[in-house]
Amino acid sequence: MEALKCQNLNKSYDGKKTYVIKDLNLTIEKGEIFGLLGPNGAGKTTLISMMCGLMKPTSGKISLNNLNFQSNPTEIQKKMGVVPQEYALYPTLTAFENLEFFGSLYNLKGKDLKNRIESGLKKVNLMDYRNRPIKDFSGGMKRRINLLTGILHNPEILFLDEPTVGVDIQSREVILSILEELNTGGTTIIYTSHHLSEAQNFCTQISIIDKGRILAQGTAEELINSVQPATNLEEVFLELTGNQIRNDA
Ligand SMILES: Nc1ncnc2c1ncn2[C@@H]1O[C@H](COP(=O)(O)OP(=O)(O)OP(=O)(O)O)[C@@H](O)[C@H]1O
Repeated sequence: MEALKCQNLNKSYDGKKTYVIKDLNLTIEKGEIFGLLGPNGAGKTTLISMMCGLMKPTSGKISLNNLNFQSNPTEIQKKMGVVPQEYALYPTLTAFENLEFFGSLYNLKGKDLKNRIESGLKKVNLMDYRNRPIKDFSGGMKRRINLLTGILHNPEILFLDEPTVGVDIQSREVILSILEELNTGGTTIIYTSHHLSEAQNFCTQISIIDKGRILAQGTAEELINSVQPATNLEEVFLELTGNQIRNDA
C-alpha cells in the first residue's frame, strides 16, 4: 500500500524561469524508512517541504494515503508529523512548555498529553531538563526536543529534514532508535540526510536526487550492486553525483 505519491512534480522559485524540482515522480510504500539523499542544493528540502504541505508545488500532484492537501488538509494534518531542519522551538519556554504547545496543535491535552510528553522526555534522556528554557539547551538537546514536537501524536507518516545534522553520536543514536521504534509501530518515515553510512544502515529505501531529479532509487544493497565496483553508498553517491563541490544551496 502506498503512503505517498508525487506525480509530475515541479518547483520554481523564480516565476518559472528555472526549476529546482523537475517533473519528479515518486511513490513511497507504507512502512518504509525512506531516505532522500543528494548533494547541497539538490532539492531535498524543497521536495520534503512540498511532500508535507509546507510549500506548494509549482505544478504536479502529491497525495498521502490517497488524500491531497487541497481537498483533505485537516485529515492529512492529523495523520502526519513534521520535524523541520530549523528548530521550531520557543527559546524562552521550557522544554515541557514547548511540547505542551506542539501537542495542543494536535488536539492532545490533559493527562494524555502530560504522559506522552514525559514518556518522550524519558526516551530522549531529557526528563531532568523539562523545566529549563530551551535557550539553555545544547544543539543536540534541541534536536531531541525538536524531534519530540513532531511525534507526540504518533503520526502515521513522519517527515524529517536532516534530523541528525550537527549532533553528537550519542544524540544521533537516540534519535535513530526512536525513529526505528516508531517505524516498528507502523509509522512511515521520510527523511533527508547527508550521512550516507547512516542512511545505508537505517533506510529501507533510498532515493538519490540531484538538480531536482531522481538519479537512482532502491535499497542500499540494490544501489550498491547497481554501481560497479562500489562497496558502499558513499561510492554510489559520488559515482552518480560527481566530485564537483556545490555552491548553489
Ligand atoms: N526560498 C528559496 N528561494 C529561492 N531559491 C531557493 C529557495 N530555497 C531553495 N532554493 C534553491 O533551490 C535549490 C534546491 O535547494 P534545497 O534547499 O531544496 O536543496 P537541498 O538538497 O535541501 O540542499 P542542502 O543539502 O544544502 O540543504 C537550490 O539551488 C537553492 O538555492
